Amino acid sequence: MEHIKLSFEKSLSFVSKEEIFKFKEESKKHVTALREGTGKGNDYVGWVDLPSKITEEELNDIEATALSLKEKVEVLVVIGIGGSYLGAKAVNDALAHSFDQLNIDNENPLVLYAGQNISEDYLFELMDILKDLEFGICVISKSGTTTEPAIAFRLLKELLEENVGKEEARERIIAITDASKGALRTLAVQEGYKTFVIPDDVGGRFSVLTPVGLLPIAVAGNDIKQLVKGAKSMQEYALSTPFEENPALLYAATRNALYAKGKGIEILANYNPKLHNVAEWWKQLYGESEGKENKGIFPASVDFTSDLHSMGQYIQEGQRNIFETVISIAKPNHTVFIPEDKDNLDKLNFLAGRRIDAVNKMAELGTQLAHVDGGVPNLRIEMPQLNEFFLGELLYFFEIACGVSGYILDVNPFDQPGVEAYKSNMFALLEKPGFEEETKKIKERL
Ligand SMILES: O=P(O)(O)OC[C@H]1O[C@H](O)[C@H](O)[C@@H](O)[C@@H]1O
Repeated sequence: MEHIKLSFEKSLSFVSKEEIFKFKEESKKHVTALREGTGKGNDYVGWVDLPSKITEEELNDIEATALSLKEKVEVLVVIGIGGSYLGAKAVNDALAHSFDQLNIDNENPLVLYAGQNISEDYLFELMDILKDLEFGICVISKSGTTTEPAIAFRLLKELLEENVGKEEARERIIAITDASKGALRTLAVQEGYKTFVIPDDVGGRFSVLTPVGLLPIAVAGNDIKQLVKGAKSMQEYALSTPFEENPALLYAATRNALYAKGKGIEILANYNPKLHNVAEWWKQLYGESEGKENKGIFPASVDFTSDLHSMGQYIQEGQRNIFETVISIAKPNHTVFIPEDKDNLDKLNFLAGRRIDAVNKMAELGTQLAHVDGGVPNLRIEMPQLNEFFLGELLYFFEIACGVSGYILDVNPFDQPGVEAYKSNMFALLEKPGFEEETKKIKERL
């Protein structure tokens, strides 16, 4: 069975193999704690065996709902923020045609996103285009109380009801939320929406393989069974392979060994812009899981070669507190050859007849060597191909490595207490009822 692969050799001039392998026993212990639910944040480790727990019936139900939406709508707006949209966007963008916004493949609804910001212009322009389209809404919130999606849902629900009437709107709205708690659950019951449950023991940023990710991914026309199959394959592999060959454990160990050497920033780099939002998903996963108690690696990301012409300078010669993890796709899904040019003014005829990917791969290798020479340790994750199966592997790989890495750091990787600070300030400033004391205090600071 082919899997995604990790190589850390280009970090070995910065950390020794012994420094990485010293995490061997500890990581095995952490995997056991994750599997048995005996570590920090153990109420939220339901994602560990999720791929093998999802049943065929659950997947069929999601696919059937996706199909019925597809028959009715040209656009599905996914309303959610953080873990309630990043996974779906990561997978959908990785698998979509690069110019999907032109709706080239109109067999499937175009999936758009809202509730991930509070921009008035964004919402205005979204409603402006939706008013003339057949659209549906998939509203996602684990807590059911998050402000950004709640505001977007108010607006789009009203627009949809105006467009097609309350009865039809009911058929086009799907709610994905907690089994019993939260305002969204209450509303869904009241209005009679079709709902899916986010399991109690799966936190938002680990929820891509629940209906949170799977429904929007299926609506976009992607094969969720293959995605889950890939995740399951990595679940089996990562939970049973010895440390020495285990990509997830070696990734967790290497990044912690580098962190101990003062490398406090990890840049996730790709050479295919389709992976841009995989990096956004990864940033939430690692940033919220590890950035606490004044600890944690700061997750950053770049799209190469584009960003070699902007951030490349810093990575090559800026502060030496960074390391880089490159995601490389072995085999592109399409073939394009570089043409011969009779004038050869750009002097590129030496490349004529070669594939674009051959150039991209040499850009990757050349960059990696240059960055290592410049003092930036490199890790490399190789995906055999960009498809549902290997994306499923990649998602699970990052999740399990994140759990282990968070435990190595000795934090609770499954909470996010720091996220509340901005929310309570915002409510105090907006004079939300119940926040009178906070409002008074914050106004004194202005
Ligand atoms: O799904 P929700 O409860 O609406 O939460 C959406 C997101 O916002 C929160 O503030 C957290 O920081 C995220 O971890 C979460 O994914």
